[in-house]
Amino acid sequence: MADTGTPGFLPPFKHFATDAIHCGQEPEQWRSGAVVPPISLSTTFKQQAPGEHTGYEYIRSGNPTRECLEKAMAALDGGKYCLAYSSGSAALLNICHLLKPGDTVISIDDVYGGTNRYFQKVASENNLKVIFVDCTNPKCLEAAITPETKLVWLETPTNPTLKVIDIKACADIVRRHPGVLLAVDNSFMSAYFQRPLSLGADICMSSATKYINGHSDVLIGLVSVNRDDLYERLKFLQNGLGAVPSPFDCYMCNRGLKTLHIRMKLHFKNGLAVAKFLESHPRVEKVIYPGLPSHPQHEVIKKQCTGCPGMVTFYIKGNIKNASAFLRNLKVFTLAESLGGYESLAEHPAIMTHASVPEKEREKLGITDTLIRLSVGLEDEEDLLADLDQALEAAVSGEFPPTTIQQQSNSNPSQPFPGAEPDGAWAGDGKLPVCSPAQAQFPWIQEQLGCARHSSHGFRRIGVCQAQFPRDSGAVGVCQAQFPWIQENMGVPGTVPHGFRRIWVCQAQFPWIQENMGVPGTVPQGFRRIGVYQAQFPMDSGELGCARHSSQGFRRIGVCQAQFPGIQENMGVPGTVPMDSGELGCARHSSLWIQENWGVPGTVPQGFRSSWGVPGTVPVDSGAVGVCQAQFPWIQEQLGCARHSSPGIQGTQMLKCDCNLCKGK
Ligand SMILES: N[C@@H](CCSC[C@H](N)C(=O)O)C(=O)O
Repeated sequence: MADTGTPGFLPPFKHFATDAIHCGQEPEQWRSGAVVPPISLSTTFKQQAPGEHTGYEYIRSGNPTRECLEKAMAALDGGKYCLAYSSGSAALLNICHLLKPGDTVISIDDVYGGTNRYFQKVASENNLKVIFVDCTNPKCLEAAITPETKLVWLETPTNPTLKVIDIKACADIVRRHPGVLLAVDNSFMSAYFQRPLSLGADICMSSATKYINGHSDVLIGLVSVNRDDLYERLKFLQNGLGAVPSPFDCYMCNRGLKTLHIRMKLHFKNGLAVAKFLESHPRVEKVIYPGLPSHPQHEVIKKQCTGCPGMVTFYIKGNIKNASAFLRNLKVFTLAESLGGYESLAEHPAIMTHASVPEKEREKLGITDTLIRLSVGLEDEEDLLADLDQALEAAVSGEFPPTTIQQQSNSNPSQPFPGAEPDGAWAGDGKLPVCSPAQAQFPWIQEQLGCARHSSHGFRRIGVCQAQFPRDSGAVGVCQAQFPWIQENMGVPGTVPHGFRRIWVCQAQFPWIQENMGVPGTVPQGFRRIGVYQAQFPMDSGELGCARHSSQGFRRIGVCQAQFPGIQENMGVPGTVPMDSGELGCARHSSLWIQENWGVPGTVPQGFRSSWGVPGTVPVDSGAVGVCQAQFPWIQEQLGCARHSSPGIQGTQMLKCDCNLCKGK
């Protein structure tokens, strides 16, 4: 049955899904018959004779993967042609190169911060005049046009205050001025909801980084046109300016297109639910969502669009503190710039995406301290609403969880574990906002340490860790803070100031950490993790092992093994280290000790030092313990008492086993 769309809005564009899936993707174009367009990485193409080629000569001028995307997107935009660029900003740059010095651009006033910056700080300095006009009233546009006007730049809905512009009304005005081009930034809507070309625009531009790709993993811009002359000039500029996307990004974006129609419907459903929820919330001052009847241009959007995306903007009651507390308390929504991905994002335009708009202009546009922009993703509606609700409630006090080591320590003066570093000892000056960078740098930590049940969202995972360690609070960076005990005992303060790297190795080496921080059962064998670790962080080799030997998974450990036989022998998975016996003889036995002492949750609450450090400080241990200490000075060095570390590796090799188990043999 045909999709009839949303009552009151334009009906869905016909054949949209079929075009997204098939246009430009014909298997017959490849000798192999590939159903999925291949990623063509070749930078150059063989010519039969000079100048005689298959249509491709050099990657910047044309690329088969890029063309698949361009053809599909042209169809979806209802255009004849589409051209791809390395970003939305690169697309804007190319369009502005259609102009000449002295020409005037009229831009919608509430334009995306990056576009505003380009117009005011780049184009204006290159002899283009740019004026900003509120085009919600087309008469203002009409009044602003002069003989010098050559380009009208619209965004609808605008970013971030979601003003809706009547594209057709503006196009009718522009048509009366031959030589003036009308360009519409369609990034917020995507071709699924809005087709500016069919409403009279000359150029439809999209930051396809957003909804079109839809997975927050590609930076790319697209421009669709119908006019042959415009296409020819833009094609020339695409090659001449050279800001083209990589074949891989084209492949990814082309792939994203295949589900655009499904994603947009759910963005609409969730966006509307969020907008309605916020509109009824006592902590919310005002909601802006074009899909709500309360929106001033609700009738316009219904007339020119098939629906609304997941962009919701609102003013929180209070001040900057409440806005900031709200954003920092969110758990399902991630505080981040950008939009249009499957994941929900929230941001503070005045500080983030629109920081480049001069303050006075921001004020005029309503981009205030309490304005918050949401990109509502595809998560379950009830989880999104619950998250917003709890963050709004938590924001009333204007307080938020600490995110620096300093704050963490201050808020919890009794250190969570014995042996914890003093405040900020491994976070540089102690004031670094370690949460986000740590999380950003080490997504692997989320994967490995988080809980699969909560895996869709970064901070949530660590929250689970926190749940497992009730004395901890705060967020991810705090993860490090959560385990200063680990760092203290396993790291070498000073050489790994941010701690996490060391933790990876530790995690691999020490099953106890796996047991307590990992997802039991998913990585049953300790050393596997090292392989993952190495694959993901090859650059760490220098710090963690021996760069010369770091290129292969186990080699790293091999080096460790070479350097530190104690680790291999004792901390590997029994049975997987065939050389287990030999020089060290008792290694098999001492590994049991290690497992016993390190592997069982709850048995190591006192910290490693006491067990591994100074002989005689662990009265309950007998035999094997002292031997281990003697045999593994590296461990002493790293984990315990530096005083006993000097014999180093040689000492390790030469020491004899004196443990009770070996003696009994
Ligand atoms: N910090 C960036 C701004 C990126 S904003 C990205 C996107 N257009 C959005 O509105 O979220 C910059 O300064 O360029």
